[in-house]
Amino acid sequence: MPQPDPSDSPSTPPWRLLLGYVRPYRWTLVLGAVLSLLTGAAGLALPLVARTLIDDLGHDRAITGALLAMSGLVVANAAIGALGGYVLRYTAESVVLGARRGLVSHLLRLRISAVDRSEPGDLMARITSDTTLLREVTTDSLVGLGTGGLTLVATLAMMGFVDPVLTGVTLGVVLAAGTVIGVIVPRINRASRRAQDAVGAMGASLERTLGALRTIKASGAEHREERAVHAAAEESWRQSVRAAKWSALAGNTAGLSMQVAFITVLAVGGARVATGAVDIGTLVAFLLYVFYLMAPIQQVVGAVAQYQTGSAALARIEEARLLPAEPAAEPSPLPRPGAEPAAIAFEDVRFRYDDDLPYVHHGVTFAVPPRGMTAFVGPSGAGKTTVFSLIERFYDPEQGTITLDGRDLTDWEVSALRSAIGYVEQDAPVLSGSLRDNLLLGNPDADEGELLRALKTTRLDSLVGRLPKGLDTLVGHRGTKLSGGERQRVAIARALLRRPRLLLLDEATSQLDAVNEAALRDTVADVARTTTVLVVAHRLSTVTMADRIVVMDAGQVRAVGTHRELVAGDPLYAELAATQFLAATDDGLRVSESVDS
Ligand SMILES: Nc1ncnc2c1ncn2[C@@H]1O[C@H](COP(=O)(O)OP(=O)(O)OP(=O)(O)O)[C@@H](O)[C@H]1O
Repeated sequence: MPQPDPSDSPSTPPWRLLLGYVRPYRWTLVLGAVLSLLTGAAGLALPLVARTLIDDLGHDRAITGALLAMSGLVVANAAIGALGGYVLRYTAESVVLGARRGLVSHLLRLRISAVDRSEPGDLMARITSDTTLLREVTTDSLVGLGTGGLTLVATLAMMGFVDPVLTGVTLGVVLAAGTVIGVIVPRINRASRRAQDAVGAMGASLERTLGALRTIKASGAEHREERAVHAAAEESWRQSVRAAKWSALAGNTAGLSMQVAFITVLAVGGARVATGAVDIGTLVAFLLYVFYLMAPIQQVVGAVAQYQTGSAALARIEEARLLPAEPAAEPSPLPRPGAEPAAIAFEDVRFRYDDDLPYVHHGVTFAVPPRGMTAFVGPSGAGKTTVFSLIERFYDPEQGTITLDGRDLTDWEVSALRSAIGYVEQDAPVLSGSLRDNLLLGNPDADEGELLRALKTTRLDSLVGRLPKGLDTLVGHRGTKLSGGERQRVAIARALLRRPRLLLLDEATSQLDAVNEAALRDTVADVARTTTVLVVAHRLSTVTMADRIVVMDAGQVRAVGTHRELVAGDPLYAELAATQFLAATDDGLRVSESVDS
């Protein structure tokens, strides 16, 4: 389905954005508009037939023909009106769908730096609530303005043809009302924008609250969170009511102007009938036209008011569409089974998350050969997880180079780079859905054999055996039906199913029980035999079995070596070992707690 042109600048006027969304459906829109116009034309013919009928009555002629014509026009009007309404609604829904698809595709490709600066709840409101407003803006605004405007001009032309003097009187009243409405319209826009922003803020508050409901309950913070969400909902209500007030005022000004026009035409027209300038049939026909003028005028005013709401939503949708995103690319094939493990190297990498934030990496340099396990340790905030974020190209360094297999990461196509890597985040996210969905997330084509092997490697096979529906058991929102250790192993199994040439494992800081820890250690050791494994290590069992340990401190690599070398040769590592995760014993070393933080 065609999408609007994303090269539009933020200053693109809302009407151009709207036309961009409507362009793919222009022909159905034109069809709907033509059908609406035909309805209007059938209505417009009625006064003329009425005049003939009155003339026929006055001259004692049969009125059967005129009556039949009137009935035919009324039926045709209703049928065409219904069809036109359906076509327009169909078009409007298609515009909403097109906008949603375009926005979702864009948001799923957002650069992580853009995600860091956004509120997911607000982005969600832009996809759901703001796009819904495009429906009304397409039918009511675009078509209303087009058909209402044309019907208005045609009605005025017919009125001019019937009596130019009375037409001048009517126009005077309409223009006076138009001036008042022109003052009201910008206020509708401002209130609508604020109402939609408040809906976004409500989404953001809700997302924050529901995403951490356990913590909020445990902190007894329900009331405070409730107040925050209520405040956003009330702000949206206040602004929507304000927009409704101005819209009602605009609509009623238009309605009032028509009644004023009706009375004025009755008075002036009556005088003209009395002087013999026009006959009574002409005055009746003219009054019917004034009556018919009401609908298109209301339609045009409604369209303008609706456009103000729609343009506020369009501006919010456009803001989201202009957030920086990665280029859309076809997914790259995963490494074939037994593919060579990758080598990774950092050379003098400097990086900060934003221009106004301090540097996180101040010239990080290290090299990891293919195969084996490399552990990253260091105090909390040293920049260990950031190493992984840079390898995944969630961010790019400001200076220095990162190479995979000797090739600069910027020379890799992002999807090809990521398909070579398996990444297990520290909090090991598990998505709602079944266990199977979660495992196959990174490789939907994995066959049953691969799946069983990954389950065995991560010691998940016994869990699957215990679950009521095995792999098809639903794991709950964010995997709440699994334990922390199980979630972690699911995340590792998911990463392994991608057959990565490089596995990035950000170890959970939480303590695992001895059985789980041993299971994970064996798993990682197995994997490191055939794959390059980098681990942000928080456990003794991990660092002691690592082939090399990279010690990071304050955004720099201060030492590289094995556990024993570093305990002897690096004071910071020795201190970390002694105080944070290791304690010396007579026969070597034993676990006291997790590595850091
Ligand atoms: N998305 C982000 N935006 C801004 N700053 C960030 C972001 N992520 C991390 N930081 C900051 O960068 C610094 C390094 O973070 P990083 O997560 O790499 O540390 P770490 O060594 O992995 O710490 P830990 O062991 O506690 O996980 C921290 O000071 C952190 O506050």
